[in-house]
Amino acid sequence: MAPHTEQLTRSTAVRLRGLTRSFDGRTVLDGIDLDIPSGQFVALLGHSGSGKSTLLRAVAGLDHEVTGSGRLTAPERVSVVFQDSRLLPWRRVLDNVLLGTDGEDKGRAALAEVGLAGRERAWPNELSGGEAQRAALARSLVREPELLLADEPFGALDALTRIKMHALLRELWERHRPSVLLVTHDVDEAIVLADRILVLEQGRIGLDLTVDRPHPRSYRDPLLSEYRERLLAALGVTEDHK
Ligand SMILES: Nc1ncnc2c1ncn2[C@@H]1O[C@H](COP(=O)(O)OP(=O)(O)OP(=O)(O)O)[C@@H](O)[C@H]1O
Repeated sequence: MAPHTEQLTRSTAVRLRGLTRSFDGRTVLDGIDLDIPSGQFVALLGHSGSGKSTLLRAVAGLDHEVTGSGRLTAPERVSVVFQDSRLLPWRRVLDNVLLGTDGEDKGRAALAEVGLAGRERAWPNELSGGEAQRAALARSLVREPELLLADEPFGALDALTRIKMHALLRELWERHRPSVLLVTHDVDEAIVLADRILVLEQGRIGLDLTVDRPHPRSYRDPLLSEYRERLLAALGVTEDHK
């Protein structure tokens, strides 16, 4: 089904009304209503199979073949980052970043912003996993997206690299202020990065939580543990399973 796309006022980046998606007769998204204001950093949590990627793909307009209904509006300029960098192995890093765009200077600047200055002529297989994700972020940035959709972008990285990438993503957001919808399994990642956290549960938004703490946030901030507990409770994780 082709998403219904129309231009929104500047104050709302994404609007979903009654968004429904089903696979083989099974309803995965069950009439979701959601507004994401322009420039808001939103994380989407939920159990495996709860429909997070289905929701993200719908917003990205990448689900033309699925069964569904509802109204969906999203900005014109949307970039998507996935768990794997999806760099084309036969193109050098700068060419990957520029793919489908022009303006070499912008590409170089984007690579410098993500800490990859000097790696423009490297091949993707010469990059570490973290560097490849940096390049993927540069590729998304160069398009100056109004909305950045990220599906577990750090899920395959080791813990230390992930922490560095969190800082980088937040820094890039501060500078460019796109709206962000970040799909993650990681409650702490959501709490440290996002200003609003949604929990997807049985096809609906089960919890919509505003995280009202300044940035940069420390993983050890005791005030964040209150948010963690509410999120874990919404996810059905009891103390015994933490
Ligand atoms: N193209 C498809 N065809 C059939 N079933 C699908 C398709 N895409 C998703 N599903 C099903 O929809 C459900 C939700 O999948 P989705 O990938 O959105 O979940 P998720 O919350 O992102 O999971 P995970 O955290 O494990 O990535 C799953 O049961 C999945 O098998």
